[in-house]
Amino acid sequence: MRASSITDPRRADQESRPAVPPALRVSGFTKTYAGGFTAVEGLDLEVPDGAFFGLLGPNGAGKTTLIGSVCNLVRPTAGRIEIFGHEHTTREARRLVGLAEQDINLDRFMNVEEVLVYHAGYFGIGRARAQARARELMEVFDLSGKARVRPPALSGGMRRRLLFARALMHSPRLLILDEPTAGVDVELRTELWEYTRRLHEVGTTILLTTHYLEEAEALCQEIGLIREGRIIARDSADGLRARYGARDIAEVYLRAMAQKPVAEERA
Ligand SMILES: Nc1ncnc2c1ncn2[C@@H]1O[C@H](COP(=O)(O)OP(=O)(O)OP(=O)(O)O)[C@@H](O)[C@H]1O
Repeated sequence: MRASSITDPRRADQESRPAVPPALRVSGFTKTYAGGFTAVEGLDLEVPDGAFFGLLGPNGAGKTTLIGSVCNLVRPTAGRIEIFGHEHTTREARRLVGLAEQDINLDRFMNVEEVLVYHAGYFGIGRARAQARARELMEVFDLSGKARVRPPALSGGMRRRLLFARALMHSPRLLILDEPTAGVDVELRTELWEYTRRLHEVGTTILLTTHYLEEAEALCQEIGLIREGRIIARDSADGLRARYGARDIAEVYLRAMAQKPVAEERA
């Protein structure tokens, strides 16, 4: 994977705005799904501009619900979500955030290049620019040879790479990766992480969820632990290890998740 398509997404915006708001500010976020199940309740979270933030929690903790709301795919029941100071439903906010979703949801009737170019249309990127960007990203993600191939005829790893490329078509300042390496072989996983690291180095804020704890520890400057729809701790990996008296982040995780349910602790 090459780094040539990486540009600093902050440059243009920052020149005109001296005080940079956080990449993500979530306050009092609650989501109760139809049927009455409350997946997330009163969640507050701030991710600074330029951070590499990991969100760790067990299945069903509410990570995808939160991310879905940040990306305007899930409607919050209550609370406020801002992306670089813009209310999350606005056009400005949506232009600033890119999402590589956990589920591989690719249009089976479009080929690789069409998937990328079509996606760019959501952000008002003209066809010629979109095609150039698509070529660049196909090169980076080793998909150039598959430009005319449709998703069902790609390997699982290629589909993952395509999801990643699609999320980057509009050069978002906040890139959200929801378990981007689930089911990916070690080689591709390492490449994706290297590329993510380089994006971060040039100023992209990264919000990552993963069940690979050691990767979160190696990559993320800060880690938030989410359980039952609430952030129960956030700190650097070192800070969390110290707080939980743990040798590594896996031990932190096990200790944090084994504590009494949040509702009981509050009582
Ligand atoms: N559309 C829905 N309707 C009802 N309940 C839902 C819906 N989507 C998610 N939930 C519930 O909300 C809770 C949180 O789910 P969510 O997908 O946000 O968890 P997660 O932390 O992303 O889990 P995982 O690690 O398994 O991806 C779960 O109990 C789930 O069953």
